[in-house]
Amino acid sequence: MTTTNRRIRAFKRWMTHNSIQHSDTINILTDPQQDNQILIKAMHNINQGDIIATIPKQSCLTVKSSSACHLIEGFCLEGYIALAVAVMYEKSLGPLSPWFGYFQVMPDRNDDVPLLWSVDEIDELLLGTELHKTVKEDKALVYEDWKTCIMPFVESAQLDPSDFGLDQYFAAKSLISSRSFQIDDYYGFGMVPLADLFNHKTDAEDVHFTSVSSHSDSETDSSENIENRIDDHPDEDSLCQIQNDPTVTSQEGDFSAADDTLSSNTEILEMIMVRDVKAGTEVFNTYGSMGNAALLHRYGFTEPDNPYNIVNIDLELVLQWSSSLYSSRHTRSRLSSWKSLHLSELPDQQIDYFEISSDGEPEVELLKLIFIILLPEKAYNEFDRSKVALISNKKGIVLSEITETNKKVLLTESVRGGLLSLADIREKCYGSRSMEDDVEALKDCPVTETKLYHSLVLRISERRILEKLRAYASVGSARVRSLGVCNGSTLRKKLQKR
Ligand SMILES: C[S@@+](CC[C@H](N)C(=O)[O-])C[C@H]1O[C@@H](n2cnc3c(N)ncnc32)[C@H](O)[C@@H]1O
Repeated sequence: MTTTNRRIRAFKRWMTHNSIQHSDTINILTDPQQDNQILIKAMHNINQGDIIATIPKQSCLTVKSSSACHLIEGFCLEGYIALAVAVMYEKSLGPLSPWFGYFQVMPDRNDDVPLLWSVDEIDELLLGTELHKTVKEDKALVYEDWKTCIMPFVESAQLDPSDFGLDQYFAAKSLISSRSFQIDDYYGFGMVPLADLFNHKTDAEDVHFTSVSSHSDSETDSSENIENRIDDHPDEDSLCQIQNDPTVTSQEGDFSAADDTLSSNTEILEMIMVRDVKAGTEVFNTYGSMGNAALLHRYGFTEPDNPYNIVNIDLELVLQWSSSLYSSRHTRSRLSSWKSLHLSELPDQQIDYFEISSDGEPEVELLKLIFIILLPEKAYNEFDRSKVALISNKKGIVLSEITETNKKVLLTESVRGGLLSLADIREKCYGSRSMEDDVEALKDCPVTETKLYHSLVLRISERRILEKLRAYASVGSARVRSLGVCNGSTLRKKLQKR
């Protein structure tokens, strides 16, 4: 028996001891193709609506359930930092920790998460990508947290500093980023045994993770969606649903010994099938609708053909491009006109970058900024006074009336040229290796070379978007010419009709 299989058996014994149950329609297996990563497979056909697992909340490793809770809360640690301390603390207890059996299947760290890559690896593999600067900033912030929060905590609590070193902190952060869930208001974020063994598939999950709670103040049943991660993106899709519905606990699942435990304890998490799955296939969860940069950032992997990919063009880069064509006075005044236009429309939104969607469409604000930068002096002065800009042949448009739906009217010859230049400048951020070099390198790269493999997928997916941006800019030309714009008011009506 391999070490991993032995560890899985130990984990299964630990689950039984902690009343974590799963139906015999699923099993925990390893994937020899993927460096013995763990996955969940259907052993029999499973039907939509089947409850395949139940997990008592107190079996989850959270700040509240950890034996270091009083120390952590007494020192007012919160969020990521608090959970990282709980994880490091329990790990330091070895076999004395109630989660020792769980640690048998939880890796010590997730080396695929870029936070754990060396600076040289980040510079080499992520150059030019959306993650390059972000991950370097993350590393500095995590170090700062360790120095200003963890070290004083360890000293004050008189814990062994060797259990809470910088390396252990980075390791805990990588696990929290790639495996933690939002449980509920009481338990907060935490590590959820068994639920964290399901791999991700974008927009094609088989299972939903549901929390059945008795902490509700309300007499009536209610349900709401909550997050699976503890990061600062609360508006993203959730993995986890809360159902304050005690009747769910009495539903008949496939658990032979489950009934007593389930009826006496409403503090449980459930995994419910949301589609039928055939015997022999992997059962997937979803970690949310994320592009490859976000997936690699938090979880350390990417997906081919991910529909949520994006690439950004920084405002700074647009200003560099403008300064290469015009005086810095020109750039400053055009920027300020664009900002006042933008702020009058969206006063609370500061824009530092512009998103290019997976199909190569730039957001309207980028088109407006390029348009304003490129306005000839006379037209610009007119625009500055009247807020009506002339596109061609003295036909006017009101920039504040241009939205995502009618933005193509801004694709004049010069704006298209601007977009092409920006695509070229953004492309240069990837360094001397061409897109073809990246594609060839990916062909030769085994999936098990995870850092290289996923960074190549990310680079290629971003560069494909830049290719599409170029196509968007070029296709726009015929469209704009054929608009044959008339006078300003007629044009505005046309725009409103779309
Ligand atoms: C919550 S764990 C899932 C269980 C994990 N396979 C294990 O061995 O413990 C999340 C990690 O699994 C891996 N993973 C999940 N979905 C994946 C996918 N679609 N492709 C590649 N790796 C994936 C990544 O390493 C990710 O950080």
